[in-house]
Amino acid sequence: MTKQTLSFQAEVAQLLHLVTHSLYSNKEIFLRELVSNASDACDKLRFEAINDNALYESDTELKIKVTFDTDAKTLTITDNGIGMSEAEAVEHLGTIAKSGTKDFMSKLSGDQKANASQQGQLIGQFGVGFYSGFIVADKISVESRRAGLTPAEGVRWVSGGAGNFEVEAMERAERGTSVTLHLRDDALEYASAWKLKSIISKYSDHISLPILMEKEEWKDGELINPSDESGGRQPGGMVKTGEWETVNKANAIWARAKKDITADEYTEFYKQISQDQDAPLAYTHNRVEGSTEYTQLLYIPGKAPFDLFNREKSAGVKLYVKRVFIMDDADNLMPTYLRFVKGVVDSSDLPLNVSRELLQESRDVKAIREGCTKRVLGMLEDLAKHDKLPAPATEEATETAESVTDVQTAEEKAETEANVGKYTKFYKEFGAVLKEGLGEDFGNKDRIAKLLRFASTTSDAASVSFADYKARMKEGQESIYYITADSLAAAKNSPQLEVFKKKGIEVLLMTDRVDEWALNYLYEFDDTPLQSVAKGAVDLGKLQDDAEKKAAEEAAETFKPLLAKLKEALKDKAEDVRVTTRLVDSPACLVVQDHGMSTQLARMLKQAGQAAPETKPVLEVNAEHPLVKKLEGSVHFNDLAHILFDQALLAEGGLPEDPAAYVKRVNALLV
Ligand SMILES: Nc1ncnc2c1ncn2[C@@H]1O[C@H](COP(=O)(O)OP(=O)(O)OP(=O)(O)O)[C@@H](O)[C@H]1O
Repeated sequence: MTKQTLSFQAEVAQLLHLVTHSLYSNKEIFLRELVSNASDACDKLRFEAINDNALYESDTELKIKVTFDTDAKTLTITDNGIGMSEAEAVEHLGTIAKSGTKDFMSKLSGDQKANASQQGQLIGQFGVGFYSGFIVADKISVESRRAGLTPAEGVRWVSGGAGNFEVEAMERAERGTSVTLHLRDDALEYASAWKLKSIISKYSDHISLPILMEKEEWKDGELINPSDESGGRQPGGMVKTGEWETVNKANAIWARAKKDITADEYTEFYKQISQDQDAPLAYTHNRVEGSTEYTQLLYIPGKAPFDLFNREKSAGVKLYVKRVFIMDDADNLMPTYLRFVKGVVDSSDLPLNVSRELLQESRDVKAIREGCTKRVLGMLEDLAKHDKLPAPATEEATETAESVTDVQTAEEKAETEANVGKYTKFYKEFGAVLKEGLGEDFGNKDRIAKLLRFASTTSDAASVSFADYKARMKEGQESIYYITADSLAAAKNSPQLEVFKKKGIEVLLMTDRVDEWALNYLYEFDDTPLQSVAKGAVDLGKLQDDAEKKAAEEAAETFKPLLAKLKEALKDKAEDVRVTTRLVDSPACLVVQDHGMSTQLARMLKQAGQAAPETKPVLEVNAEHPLVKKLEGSVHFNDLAHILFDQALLAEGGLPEDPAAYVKRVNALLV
């Protein structure tokens, strides 16, 4: 086969441009990426060999070798893993196939042109894998042969990292891949055993395969005058001995005892599997014994990935069976609403040849998922509990005999302090996704509900829990009131809140897109019903005094003829028209029937091109408002009625069905 020169896919070229233009302040991560690819390649071989042992040829000891040549200015990472055929080399090293990666690329170059540091962060989240080699190399050559192919079917791939790469067939006796980096002049420091060892132990200790380097030992320089021992020598140096040594711990971190693992090691492992540059917010590491046995090491990241809201995206949990890597992003090990969790599950019970289909049906997997879900929720409860420092004991309390506070050691105190604010941070990043759990995980609905936080009429920050709300409920208040809206401003200024404000009743303000849907699954919290202030007739129950109730009934009675006329005029727009007690300053508002879909959700669905049921809202009018009073006997009754309706729609963020007609009507009244 002759040599072919091919162009990189446009996205790769773009990515390479970013990589080579100094996005990385942390150059050394290239080694982590290449070692990780080598380790993945060995995992893949081990996995494929479960069904075809011949793939091992006669070489069953999987390993990674790191070598360098100071004279040639090269660094080579070699593995005896699955290797690549020529077609695979062209495809895997010349294009970006993963859809997540494409999203990422469009984000980098999309409308919101990220600045350099944001780009750095994005790249950090995503990891540039193989291409990170170009951070330190101005040329990379890859030689590979796929397991199972003949030595004549090897491939050589070479690129200078600009627009093109070359591929040609080559003879390669050994299976697997060698990646040779031709180091840039400013990266020659990586051709040093000491430097490489220190990077490997920092990033790759947990790689369960041995990483081998050639041993070096000190050798004195030659005698300047061979007949005179005391006559001085040439300078000495380290020389390679030809023996190999393992330079990483080669021990899966999750299989080690917790007490032997430092916080730094946990963090490093997280960075490795998540491609996040920052430390995780929290982690949990447990060995679960019982009818299903497994080890879990699960992390909650500190920042949401750019594609958090892609529900199709699999969770970031890797599945191992007895330390053998089975698959990345295994579905079914985590519910979708916890898709942000990263980590590893290592099962002792699943068969090694488990397939994605089998995972769906396995009872062990179901037990693992339930166990992992409980652990993560437990971790979140713990973060929530320690989000704020415990309030100092009040004077009153200190006087009573019961006011005993735990005595904390300095370490415990430091830990408590370190946890402050973590839940708030978590919630800001992942709260909206957690809410999906209300609809998805019926068994844990109550635990999830306790973890939710909202803004309210007393707090703009999403910091109010249902429990906080309940503790502040007014005497006689029977429901937890909430409103859903497109934005905090729209929620806060909604006319539907007027009577609640007047009476000093707190209302939760829900502005996440998912709220309306999620709350369909939560009718009550701790036996107190949840009530949307924009649904059904407002019933303040005991919060309304007798005089108010009487006035409302009387108004409804006197207004009957007017309501009938309004109903007739608006029969195409409104399901019903009634007098309300929920308004104070506004003339009218729209509500939906008790179990109807809110107008806001219907609007959202339509915008997203989805079918929304065509339900008409109920128009509620404020009998005390001058505009409503003016209706009676007005010659413009019909126009006023439509204006009243359209304004109510505008007030909640909607648009009149026929905006031009609305403008025309208003103008007619203005002149
Ligand atoms: N040492 C190797 N042996 C076999 N195949 C490899 C090796 N290195 C890279 N590849 C192939 O090239 C592909 C691209 O590698 P790259 O590191 O860019 O992405 P990735 O490893 O798939 O994803 P990421 O690094 O983002 O997790 C890999 O998916 C793999 O198929």
